[in-house]
Amino acid sequence: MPLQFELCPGRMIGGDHPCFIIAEIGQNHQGDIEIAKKMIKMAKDCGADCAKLQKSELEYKFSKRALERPYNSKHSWGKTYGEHKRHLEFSHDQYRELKIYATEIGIFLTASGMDECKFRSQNVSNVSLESWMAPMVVSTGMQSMETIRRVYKTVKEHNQNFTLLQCTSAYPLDPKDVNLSVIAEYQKEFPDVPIGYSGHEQGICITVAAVAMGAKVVERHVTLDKTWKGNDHEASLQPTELADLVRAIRQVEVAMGSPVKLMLPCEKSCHDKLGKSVVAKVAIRKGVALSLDMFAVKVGEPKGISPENMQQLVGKKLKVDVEEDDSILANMIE
Ligand SMILES: CC(=O)N[C@H](C=O)[C@@H](O)[C@H](O)[C@H](O)COP(=O)(O)O
Ligand SMILES: C=C(OP(=O)(O)O)C(=O)O
Repeated sequence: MPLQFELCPGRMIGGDHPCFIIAEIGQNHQGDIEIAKKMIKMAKDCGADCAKLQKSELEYKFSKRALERPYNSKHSWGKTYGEHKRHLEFSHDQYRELKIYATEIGIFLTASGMDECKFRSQNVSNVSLESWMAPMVVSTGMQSMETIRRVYKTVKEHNQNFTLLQCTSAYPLDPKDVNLSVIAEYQKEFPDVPIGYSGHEQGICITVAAVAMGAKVVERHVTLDKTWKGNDHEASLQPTELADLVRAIRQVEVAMGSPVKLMLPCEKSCHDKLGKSVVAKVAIRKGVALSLDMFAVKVGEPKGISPENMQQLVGKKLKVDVEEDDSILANMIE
């Protein structure tokens, strides 16, 4: 029942392993392999774990009529959706070239689709595709909880090694539709599966928050220029943002720390300077039985008895006279 597994060779995800950060190039390469290479390099330079593309065999993914429908968007690369998608689709040879390039520079490269290890939101409900699955990432945009329960159950029967990503498929995504709370629901419902987040919002803070909630994989679209033509650029991170995201995630991971609450060694100097202790509220003569109304809690010099132990002083007597505001020290008690 792994809550962790090896997603890519030598890279475990889940458990206490660092969040796996996917820089989704998607189709932001504009159909240009040189731009795709620049983006893979950018993902590497910014510290992402993996660069990602989208691979479709268009005739399998779309019906003829869907490919023929007009695509009159400002983001269109052709008159029909088919022309548009063909412009953005790399050939198998180009994929090989990109894979070699990514290996040379030392970053994992993957692609979502029918034939790779990320199952995009669109395909999630088509559970008949699951039987061959290698370790994989399942994104859950455009789906209901009922569908995700079914997907979880079906995939689990064949494959223990998958992660579910909360995702809302809108570009750019309005924060009110992000629903990070679904991450917590997935963690409750699917406790034996690492949960992650695939975000289409602008900026980095929501994705960082997802990591604080325990996301073990995050995916964000990246771009070299947010103003370029294409549906996803506006919802993508430019290089400085991706680098900031990676840095922020790594910092948050360190900061999640330990659930054990205690005063840490690093707090000692602050405690020495500002920690409060018991002082005399009034002058107290030696031999007088102590009562709570004789005490105040202040930053005293020297530091005296801890306020937590004040109650135990009641009824005891001092061996010495103290003046108002003097610290009450353990060695003064009879
Ligand atoms: C659901 C899904 O596949 N979403 C992908 C991943 O997030 C997107 O990158 C789409 O491919 C993109 O938004 C489509 O844009 P157009 O329709 O202009 O090619
Ligand atoms: C559509 C994709 O991702 P998501 O469903 O996570 O947005 C994809 O990876 O191709």
